[in-house]
Amino acid sequence: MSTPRLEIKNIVKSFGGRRVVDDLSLSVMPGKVTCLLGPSGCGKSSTLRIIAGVEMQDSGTIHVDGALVCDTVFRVPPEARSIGLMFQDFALFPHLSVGENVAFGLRGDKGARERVKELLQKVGMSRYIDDYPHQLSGGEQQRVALARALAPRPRMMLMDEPFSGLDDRLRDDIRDETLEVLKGEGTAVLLVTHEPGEAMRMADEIALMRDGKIVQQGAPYNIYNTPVDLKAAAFFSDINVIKGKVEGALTDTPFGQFLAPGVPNGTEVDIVIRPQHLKIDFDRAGRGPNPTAVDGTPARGVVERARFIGASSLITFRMDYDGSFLQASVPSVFLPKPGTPLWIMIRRDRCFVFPRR
Ligand SMILES: Nc1ncnc2c1ncn2[C@@H]1O[C@H](COP(=O)(O)OP(=O)(O)OP(=O)(O)O)[C@@H](O)[C@H]1O
Repeated sequence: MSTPRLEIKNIVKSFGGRRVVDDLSLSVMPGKVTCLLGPSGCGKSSTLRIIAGVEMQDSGTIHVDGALVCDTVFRVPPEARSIGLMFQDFALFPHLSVGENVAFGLRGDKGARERVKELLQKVGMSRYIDDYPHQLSGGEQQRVALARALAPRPRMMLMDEPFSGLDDRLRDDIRDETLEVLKGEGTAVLLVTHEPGEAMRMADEIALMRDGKIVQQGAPYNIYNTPVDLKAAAFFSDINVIKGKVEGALTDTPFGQFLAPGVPNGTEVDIVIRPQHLKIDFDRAGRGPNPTAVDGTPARGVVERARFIGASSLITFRMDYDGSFLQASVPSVFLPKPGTPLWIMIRRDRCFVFPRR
């Protein structure tokens, strides 16, 4: 097992008696992009500021490449941590040209000129080398800021919502380009975002954060497909929740029985399924399809509304069994009329059963 590029252990930080970072441990491996993902106010930026050295933790340690960078006694100053920073309000120096901005952190090092050229080429900004920041668009400034941060070959990059100032289409392009440049440089990255889509797109590993703690960590595929609880599932998409109560490791619902292994009798559970995993079938003179082991028993619902939203259609059902609403999403165009009865099944391999909190 190689040494993590960054390893933070048991970091605690309180403001005014409130624990904003609560015993947080995390490591980032060389060449990997880890996303710290969580809702606004969960402590992501505070964690990043502590790693950068601009904020001091109350307790806990930070190591870079196995060497202690900071504990509560010893502290390497921010500028000596070999950490590149890219924050939301990245400001280029207005009085310096693009080339001079990128060269800024190199302080006239040997080979600085070549390094500036190499990086500007990587970010597609070579021909702007003599321009000034005010002559550039937001996306172009962002590219220069990336080149500037990478110029001194930092051991790792900390990025805090770096793309949030850009409009949607441009943002997707810049994210992809940035990722390519970072991967090309082999830099380890810790990126803070509150957008699941951004984390899924950028990350090798996602650390899902809530109330100052990491609640789940893993590859995007695993985080999405095996959420640790209902909130973790709901952070990535709309969800449907079907309520049940466990008896003998099983839960009876209008959709048939669900396994709830290891859950004590009498426990109330939430069965969670994403809209794209509901199965829809047609009404056959008041009857639905036959029950199966994989999909359980069908339950009837009536279309409340259906909307086409681009790559898919969203259908809301009012369920016969209790009048509650379920939402299904299907690829392409499927727009049944309001009032149409249809049958819904719940794929057992795609639902999650969580004890209710
Ligand atoms: N210097 C400070 N003094 C007092 N409270 C602070 C300070 N810095 C952060 N906080 C509080 O700590 C909490 C976490 O803030 P932080 O910026 O780390 O969260 P975040 O997850 O990055 O959220 P956002 O995405 O909105 O920036 C917030 O409630 C914030 O008000």
